[in-house]
Amino acid sequence: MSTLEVLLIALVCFIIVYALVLRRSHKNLPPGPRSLPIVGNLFDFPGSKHVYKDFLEYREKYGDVVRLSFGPSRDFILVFGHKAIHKGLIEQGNDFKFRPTNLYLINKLFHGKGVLFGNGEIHQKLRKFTLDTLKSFGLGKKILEERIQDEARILADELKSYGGQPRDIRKTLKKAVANIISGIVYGSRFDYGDPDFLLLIKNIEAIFTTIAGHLPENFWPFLAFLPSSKTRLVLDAAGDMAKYARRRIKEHRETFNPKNIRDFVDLYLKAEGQENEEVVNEENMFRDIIDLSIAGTESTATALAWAVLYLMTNPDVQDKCQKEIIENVGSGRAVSRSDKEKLQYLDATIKETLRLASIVPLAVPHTVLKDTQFEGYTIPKDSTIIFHVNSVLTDPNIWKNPDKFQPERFLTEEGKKTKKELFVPFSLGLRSCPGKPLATTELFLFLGNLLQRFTFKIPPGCPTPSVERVHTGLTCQPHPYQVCAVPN
Ligand code: HEM
Repeated sequence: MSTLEVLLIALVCFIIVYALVLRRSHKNLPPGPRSLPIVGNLFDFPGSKHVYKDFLEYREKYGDVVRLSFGPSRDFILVFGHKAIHKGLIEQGNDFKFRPTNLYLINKLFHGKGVLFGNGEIHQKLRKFTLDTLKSFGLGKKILEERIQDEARILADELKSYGGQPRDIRKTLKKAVANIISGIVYGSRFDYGDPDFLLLIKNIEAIFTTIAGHLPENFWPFLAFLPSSKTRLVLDAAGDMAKYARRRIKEHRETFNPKNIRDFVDLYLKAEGQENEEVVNEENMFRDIIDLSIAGTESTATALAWAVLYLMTNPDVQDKCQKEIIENVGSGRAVSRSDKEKLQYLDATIKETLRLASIVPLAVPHTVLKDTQFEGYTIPKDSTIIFHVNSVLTDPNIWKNPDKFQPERFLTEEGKKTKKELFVPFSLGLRSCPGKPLATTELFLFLGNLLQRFTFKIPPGCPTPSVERVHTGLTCQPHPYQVCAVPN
């Protein structure tokens, strides 16, 4: 026998033994496509721009709970539909409330800490501390409303300077949203041309539109070193963001005055030494700032970009929103939060945008810390679990004509709000989005104030822009589009 033959036989034996010895002993795993020894379902993972859609095909074949694997011991579970998602995140919320710490790329970025990827008691306390701090410096306060109204004015002036000419305004919208988070966290806004600001936005975009639980690099670290991997780009972006955050924290320490609390960082500094040291410390403050900047900018800015696209492609909806604003607010003062009860159609338009665009189509990965019984199956300990939020938002059994943009679906004949429990763009349960009140307030005030001053139109002579969703990283983005913001 030649050496090559011996090697080949040894390799085949190794694969068989490896597959048999290390094969999961679990019975009753959720169904899914057949997996190969060692590589698991690596080649079944969609590499397309519609990963969330490709996952839906597995639902059709295998049901509401599907298992794929990335080799032995790396189970990847998809959960679809309102019933199963509600069961996992609410009824069994305590089992599924954890984030995985065994995903290579995500771990390199978040280190299993902070509000986004932390776990356990410290995470619970940190999340509560973050929510309380956000409340004291923003949510529900006049100061936040005024900040958003001011930013909406600056944004409107910027749009006006485009003279109604066709422009891709998505970056401009992002700057306005990024300034709100910056105001809450650091107490100051940036000029739209500030190089530090442009770099910050570029870095946030690089991270948010790349990372995802389903990236093969998370399971096969060697893939991160291939030239085609975006790992280097993301890690460099995170490094830049870290440097910037550390600099701002240092500046705050040097100018800190406990009698003049300016922002989120100051509140943290004030709590140091007074609150539980495990929760309030420099490292957690740093991670919190990074998490809020990443999670709070790209998602809301993307929602705003979708809203403009849907309004320009549905002029009748835009017209109804504007009539409602003129009748109830007029043009002499800014739209404020207290107008929300009267501006029901605008509110429904925002909800419909969040539903149809499905900004974050797959929740941030969850995990279970022990083998867990769920919907008749065993979910193995340490699985990566993806709750497919989009499967609820576009379910034809819940929403008639789910692919149509119809704000009316959120209004009954009496104009009352409906379908509350089935509307899940911010996910559900103990890890649901803590930024929901901030995001919805921003969307309402930015859109209300922009529609008061502008009509968004398709540039003359141009075809109707595509409303196809491009799934990149954590978000569904629209294709780049040009719009004319024509002053009213
Ligand atoms: C339209 C805007 C937004 C959408 C659609 C959105 C959606 C989501 C979704 C689907 C999750 C995953 C929940 C899960 O894993 O079950 C999430 C988590 C999170 N979001 Fe948002 N979000 C938005 C805005 C914001 C804002 C403005 C902030 C910050 C101020 C924020 C901060 C976070 C954080 C910190 C988490 C992780 C929470 C945890 O793990 O405990 N988000 N978001």
